[in-house]
Amino acid sequence: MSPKTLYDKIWDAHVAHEADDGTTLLYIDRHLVHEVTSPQAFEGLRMAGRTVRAPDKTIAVPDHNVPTTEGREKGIENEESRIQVEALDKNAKDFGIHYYPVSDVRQGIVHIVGPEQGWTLPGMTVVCGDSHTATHGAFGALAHGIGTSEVEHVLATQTLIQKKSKNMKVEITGKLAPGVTAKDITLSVIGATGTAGGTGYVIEYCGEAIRDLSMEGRMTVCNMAIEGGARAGLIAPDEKTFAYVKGRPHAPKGAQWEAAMDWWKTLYSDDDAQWDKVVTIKGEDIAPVVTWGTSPEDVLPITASVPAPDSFKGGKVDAAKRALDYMGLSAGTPLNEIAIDTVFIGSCTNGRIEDLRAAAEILKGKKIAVKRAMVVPGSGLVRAQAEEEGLADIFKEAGFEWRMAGCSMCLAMNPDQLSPGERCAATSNRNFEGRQGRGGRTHLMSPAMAAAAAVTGHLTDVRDMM
Ligand SMILES: CC(C)[C@H](C(=O)O)[C@@H](O)C(=O)O
Ligand code: SF4
Repeated sequence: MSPKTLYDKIWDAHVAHEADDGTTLLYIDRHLVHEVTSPQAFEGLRMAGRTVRAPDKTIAVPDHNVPTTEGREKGIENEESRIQVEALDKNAKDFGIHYYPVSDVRQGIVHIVGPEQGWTLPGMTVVCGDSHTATHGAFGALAHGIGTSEVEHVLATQTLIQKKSKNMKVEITGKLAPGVTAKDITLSVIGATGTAGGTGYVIEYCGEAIRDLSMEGRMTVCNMAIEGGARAGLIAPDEKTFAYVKGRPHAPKGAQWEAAMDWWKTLYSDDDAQWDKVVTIKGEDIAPVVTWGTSPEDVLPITASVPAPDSFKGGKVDAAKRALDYMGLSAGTPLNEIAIDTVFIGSCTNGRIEDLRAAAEILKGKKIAVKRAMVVPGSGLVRAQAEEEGLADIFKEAGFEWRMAGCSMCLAMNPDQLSPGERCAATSNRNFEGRQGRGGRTHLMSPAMAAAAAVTGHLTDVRDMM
């Protein structure tokens, strides 16, 4: 048998039909659903008089539009948001799918809830009408975003029409230096390859530095595969993966667990597998990084300065000029002198318990020096655990707002928004113009770096605080 990559193996195991031109009907194991990209899909089913083909494999949760303040189960003020969330409430009930409403402690960002509840398992195909579905690739699942018409197709048939991507390997060798995290890896990869570097590929992340990451760190890395242009990100499952999955509410049990493990243990790329593209980065060369511009590829070590647009080539010269203008920055300013107004810790990139621990570690016994700071746990269960561990108290004593779970200020579809010109240190994954509110300015970084900025009031090298 010819050698295969992990992606090849999962793909081959899910092909329901392949046409001569390579167009393939893939079987889908899990369909995650949120309120933004599903209303028309359910409406389509209704109009066609169809049902959801596999309701037991379909999981819905409202996350983008939900307020993160207490008392939110009483209803949403903003009409557009309210309509979307109420539509999901109704659709989940009418079509009999698994549902975690706002009042359920298990509610949270869909990409945090899936793994937490054991819906996401190695070797699966996982889709969601959301680009950051790539997150689930951390389990060795083929996971990617789909559009609303595809959401309807998967609801109706539990299959998806796809063409196979190419195989790309991103290897992070050796050890990470102290203060360097999964977020710094994933941002540095995009810094090196650009936002189009992964276009047409599924990326498998491998190497010692990836193996050394916790499951949470691996989710952070895969989360941003899409920001690097890739269709999906993958990490081969190992003992850490199996330990994380075991005992979760929807993970297999008993004989089913044993059978699953027999398949899961085959989920790695064969030694002589063929790669269409390979990128290798030394773990020890990665520094704590921040973004300076309006694209996730605009990333530099915190020890650097704002770059001069002329230092780029081609179209990037004008893009950098525009970015600096929007960000209100001048070339040559040391990054660690940039003053911050607001700190946002949360999102499907960095809203898990380990992220909150890392931030709290820096904040312990300190006060914030920014105008406002908020922590938005990725799920109600992350929130509860953080309270139990005393992290919530550390945040509150430091001056952070302690919020309920949701996407929140990651994309500002709810009331958590930046005002024009407001500058934010954020642990999320996108720094596009207006992403966190019209005119808002976003600097992406790790939770520890965001906490450091909260304490000093400017972008800060977390290594100076360790
Ligand atoms: C709203 C949704 C479709 C969108 C996505 O696909 O990623 C959002 O989650 C985001 O992060 O921009
Ligand atoms: S947290 Fe942000 S990136 Fe993740 S799904 Fe929500 S809006 Fe998208």
